[in-house]
Amino acid sequence: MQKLINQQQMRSADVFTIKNLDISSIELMETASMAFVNEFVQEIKAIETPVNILCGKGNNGADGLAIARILQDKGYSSVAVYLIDFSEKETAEYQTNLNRLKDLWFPLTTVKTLEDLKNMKDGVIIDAVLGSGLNKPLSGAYAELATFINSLNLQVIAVDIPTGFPAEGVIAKTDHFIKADLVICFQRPKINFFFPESAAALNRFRVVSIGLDEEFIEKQASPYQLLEQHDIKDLIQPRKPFTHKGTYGHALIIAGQKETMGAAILAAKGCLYGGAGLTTLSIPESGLTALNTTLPEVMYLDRKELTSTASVLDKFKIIAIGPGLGTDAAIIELLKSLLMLKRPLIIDADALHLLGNDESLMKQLTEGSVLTPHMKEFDHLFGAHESWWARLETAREKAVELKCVIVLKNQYTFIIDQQGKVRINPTGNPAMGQGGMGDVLTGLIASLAAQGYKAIEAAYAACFIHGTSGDLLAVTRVSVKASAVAEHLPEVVKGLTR
Ligand SMILES: NC(=O)C1=CN([C@@H]2O[C@H](COP(=O)(O)OP(=O)(O)OC[C@H]3O[C@@H](n4cnc5c(N)ncnc54)[C@H](O)[C@@H]3O)[C@@H](O)[C@H]2O)[C@@H](O)CC1
Ligand SMILES: Nc1ncnc2c1ncn2[C@@H]1O[C@H](COP(=O)(O)OP(=O)(O)O)[C@@H](O)[C@H]1O
Repeated sequence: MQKLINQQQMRSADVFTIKNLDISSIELMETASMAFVNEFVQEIKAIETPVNILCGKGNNGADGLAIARILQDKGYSSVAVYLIDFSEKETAEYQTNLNRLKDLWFPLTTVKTLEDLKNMKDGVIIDAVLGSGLNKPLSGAYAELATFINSLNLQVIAVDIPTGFPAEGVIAKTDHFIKADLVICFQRPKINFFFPESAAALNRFRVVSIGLDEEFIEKQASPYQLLEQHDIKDLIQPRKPFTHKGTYGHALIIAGQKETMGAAILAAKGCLYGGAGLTTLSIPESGLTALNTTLPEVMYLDRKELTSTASVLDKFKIIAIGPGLGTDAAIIELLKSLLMLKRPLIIDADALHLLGNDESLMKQLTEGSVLTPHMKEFDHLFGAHESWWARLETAREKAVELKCVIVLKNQYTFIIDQQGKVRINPTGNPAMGQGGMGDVLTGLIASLAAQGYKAIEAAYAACFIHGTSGDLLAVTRVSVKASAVAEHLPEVVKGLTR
């Protein structure tokens, strides 16, 4: 896992690295600019492409000046630099890099008004106007510059962060940004890149190492960690000789009603293909033929059995409830009786809806339960939120208060543990935006929990594996269906097993 740190911590990492490696700030900047260019040349391969570099007077602009020099050195034949001269203050690094360019007789245009940009050639724009030093939203000339650049519809590649975009904290709907197609970002992604609001400021980002001290970064106090493939490889245990279905646990999934029997079957499919030793599905009897036809390996448990005697449920290592379940009175009673068992549950979809309707039910959750809301379900549970930043803050508080794992689903799913620590899942893609996808995820979490993984491990590993399955399928498809994601799970898990 990679620790994600805020910009203040990033500046401390800067200072620490400079001292520790006994280098100067300008040398670190040269490394950063070189790292940017190495990535840039992968993106813009034609060296005759006109490259317009917009530089502010802080260190982001100083990077832009170094990048201009390095690009010219690499043979880019049409590099032009625009010095955005909207404020007095400039950094020493900016001055140094500007002098280095002047020594090369580089073509420089000072921009006092937008008029000064009229000779800019069509091509690519490198945005080095303002970086992570942003301390307030863009206004005045900067906001006008952003509107103007966005209106050109040219490809924009931002240095470290799009101008105007806050690295952390609430992204206001009124904020102005220079919209980047690509951000080439230094050392760590900004926390705000993982929120849906970031789509207004960037399409994609890539992270390049600039040689900051990794040990120092990893020691910083931060609740945010980005999951990496090796975390899952370290976690997933290979199957050992002489193990059998009993070794891999028995999961019960309570799901489905007449109109949404498919949700139940998809959840069972996620569980089965996720490798649980045994999967039992409790659905209305009307779904039995469909179940036996589609998933003959999965067993059936009559709904009435669930509330007959508590011991009926003893054999199940984990119980998941919710996909396509419905919310009628009988279901409310069923949920109440399960909560009274005082055992951890995996709670999704309609079962989440019922918890949101009745706070007293939420209070009965047992420690170690897993809640898997998407945004709407989350806001129904915990109240409406104006921003994803605020939503994630609430999720952290609630996970601690309820002693539960919260899986807040989106393109980047946030998995929050009982201490309020956030793991961010980088896998998955928009091709997965189809009904039933969350049902498969719930089944997979249940599957991993049945196999003996802790609630938090089951939750984050399931998100990573589920997204990876979708990613592999999306290589050749514009959309992927939930059942395909489920069917692909054994292959993905095999690939993630050492
Ligand atoms: N460790 C790192 O991340 C490194 C970062 N470097 C670069 O340094 C950048 C940060 O440099 P700085 O701290 O100089 O910050 P900026 O280059 O973002 O500029 C900050 C200046 O802009 C002003 N400002 C802030 N918000 C404004 C607004 N809304 N309107 C008008 N003016 C505003 C500030 O008062 C300050 O004078 C990074 O983004 C990156 O490009 C690299 O050069 C070296 C290593
Ligand atoms: N753009 C996307 N990128 C990554 N994952 C996605 C994307 N769209 C959907 N998903 C994943 O698909 C699942 C959707 O869950 P959910 O909204 O509960 O679906 P449903 O209720 O239809 O089963 C989540 O795990 C989510 O992370």
